[in-house]
Amino acid sequence: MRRKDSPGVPSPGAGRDRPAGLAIDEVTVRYPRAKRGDAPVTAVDRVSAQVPWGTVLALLGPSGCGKSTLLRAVAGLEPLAAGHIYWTEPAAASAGATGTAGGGTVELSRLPVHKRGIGLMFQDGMLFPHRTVAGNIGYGLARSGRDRAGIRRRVDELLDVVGLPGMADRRIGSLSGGQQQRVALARALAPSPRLLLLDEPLAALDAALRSRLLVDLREILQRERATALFVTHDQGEAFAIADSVAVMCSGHIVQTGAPQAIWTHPADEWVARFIGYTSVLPAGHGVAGLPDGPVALRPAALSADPAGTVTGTVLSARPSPDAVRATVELAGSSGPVTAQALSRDLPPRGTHLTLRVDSSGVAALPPATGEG
Ligand SMILES: Nc1ncnc2c1ncn2[C@@H]1O[C@H](COP(=O)(O)OP(=O)(O)OP(=O)(O)O)[C@@H](O)[C@H]1O
Repeated sequence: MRRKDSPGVPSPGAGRDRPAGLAIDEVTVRYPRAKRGDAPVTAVDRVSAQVPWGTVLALLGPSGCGKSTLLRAVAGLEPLAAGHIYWTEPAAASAGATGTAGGGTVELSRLPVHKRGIGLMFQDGMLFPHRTVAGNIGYGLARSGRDRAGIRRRVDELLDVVGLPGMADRRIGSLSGGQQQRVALARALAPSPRLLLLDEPLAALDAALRSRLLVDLREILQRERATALFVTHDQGEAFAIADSVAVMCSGHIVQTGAPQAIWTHPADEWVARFIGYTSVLPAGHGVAGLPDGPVALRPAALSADPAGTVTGTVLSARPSPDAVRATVELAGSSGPVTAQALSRDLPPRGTHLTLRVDSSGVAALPPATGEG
């Protein structure tokens, strides 16, 4: 059974002093039944989370877990069945310093979409194809009270920020996918929103471009001191971009923490496997060199090495981009594990391997894991 609460995430009560930033408080979102006889879908179930001012929280989870629904609810695009969403301004005096002290609080969930002060960026950019780059970025500024020259100055400033200087007059159709996403980011940042909501903004790009843009995006968000909610199903993206990560499963947040803390201490076997651990051994596994209780292992936790202390028998082997990966039955352990061979040759089934333990690929799991 998955837990229904959000460990480590305090639930702010109404009227309390809150730290500056976003507070999602016990939010539930339901979709009506698609046809008679169907049950309504509870896409987000009593979720609480906080995004401190000036930080990025990644909502990480598999397809259908409810992360886009939660983001849309914060934007005001889905009504709440229960719960509240608050925004607390940093206190003016300390805003330039740390941004952690709370100023005035507004209940975002009582405001219409256009009054929430939110910038949105989606996977496909949703740019206006018939407008220029400047026309797209300046679109949301028309109501800001700036004159034409002021709008153009802000557009040029943002083009510098997103690494597209001098491209104001280009047509959208003449830009690459990565450039279009930079324009979409500039458009979302243009009105200086209090909160940025990014829904898989890099998902449509190829892997090489995605990793380049990811680094740029992280730098831009830090430089702009943006407070942002970043939705992704990709653990590499979440860990690279976010100050903290909330792992979602079936409408619930099942673990929240700094990327490193989630990486080294996944809350349970499901989280461990979702973030890239490939094997789990239960308590009593008896493998020398590993902690006694249940453990999660990355392939790099066990590498073929004649000087190693663990032995096993190869069941199958496959090449991977980093190394040959072998499924190995370890002597005395219950269940096969994925290990990595350091040579490029595929070891045949039945090969006896000696393996070395690399503790940086090992995470101890809570005691109940793997029992029953
Ligand atoms: N408009 C809708 N009507 C009914 N059910 C919906 C609607 N939108 C989403 N759902 C359901 O709500 C659940 C959560 O969907 P959501 O899109 O939030 O998930 P997600 O984690 O963002 O997935 P993905 O990564 O695939 O976008 C799913 O079961 C989905 O089928």
